Amino acid sequence: MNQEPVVRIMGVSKKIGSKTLIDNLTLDIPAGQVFGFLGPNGSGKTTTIRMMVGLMSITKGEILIQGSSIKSQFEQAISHVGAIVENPEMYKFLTGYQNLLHYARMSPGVTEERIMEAVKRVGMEHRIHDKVKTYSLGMRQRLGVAQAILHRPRLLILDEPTNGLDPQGIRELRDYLRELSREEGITVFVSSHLLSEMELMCDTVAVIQQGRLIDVRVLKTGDKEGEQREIAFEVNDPQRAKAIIGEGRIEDSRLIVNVNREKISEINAKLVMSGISVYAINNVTRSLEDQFLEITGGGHIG
Ligand SMILES: Nc1ncnc2c1ncn2[C@@H]1O[C@H](COP(=O)(O)OP(=O)(O)OP(=O)(O)O)[C@@H](O)[C@H]1O
Repeated sequence: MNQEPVVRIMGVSKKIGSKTLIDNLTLDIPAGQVFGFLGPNGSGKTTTIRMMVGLMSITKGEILIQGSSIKSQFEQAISHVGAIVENPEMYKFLTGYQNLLHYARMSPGVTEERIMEAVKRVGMEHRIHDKVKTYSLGMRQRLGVAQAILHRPRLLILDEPTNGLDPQGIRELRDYLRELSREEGITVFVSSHLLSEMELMCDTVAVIQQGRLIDVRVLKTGDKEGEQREIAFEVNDPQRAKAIIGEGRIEDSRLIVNVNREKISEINAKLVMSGISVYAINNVTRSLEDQFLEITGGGHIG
């Protein structure tokens, strides 16, 4: 799929007084993904999102949504967006359904069928006719998401959606967001300071720190078994080990090879059978967590 990115953030900066909150941020968000925006508290995630939805002006640069400028073609650009940036306003003494009906009246073209479809997407069919005051935080959030997708946006933006949810709630959120992205082709943009959640939930993660983009990483999902990674074999004779295996490079008297899981045990067996002593086998490819900790100086990530 070689589609245009749903969002293009191009050289965006935000200054308030002498303070630079966002510094020359450039980021494309591809269509159909669950895209994570990861950064420690105060790194500028909410500021970026507020600019994306027109709640805050852009000091410099441009943001395009489905090709329309949020600055000069606001109506057009925002028509593609569903967002929960602050807690969505809900009428607690009305049912979930009545709340959705109320919002539907404000968005032209949203039918009762569409309301029920949105309700199904977030798995709320069984509770939608109960009053909102009886809902858990997770259910209120589902209702918020149902409301945000009523008008079939191309992009759903959620600011820190895992906040306040218990592990079960987080798992459910992840499942219905992934389904939403798959079934409705919505691109989901979620911010979080929780790396572990991002790793489980997202196809791609962009890391921001102190208003600057520091990394964009495509996370491998699914076939972990076949995934290639760099493995270091600590052995007594790395030169000979390399000759036996017929590949790899030597670094700090270790043999480094790029292999999948299966191959690791094969190599180990081959070395041992050839009389090489294997002292240790380690991962060289660092996890996103290691990299994130290094980048953020081991700071708080959750
Ligand atoms: N209106 C404002 N005026 C001045 N500084 C601001 C303003 N809004 C935010 N900031 C500062 O900008 C920085 C980025 O804030 P932002 O809320 O975007 O971070 P965040 O990554 O969303 O963090 P959190 O996870 O804590 O919400 C912070 O240092 C914050 O104090």
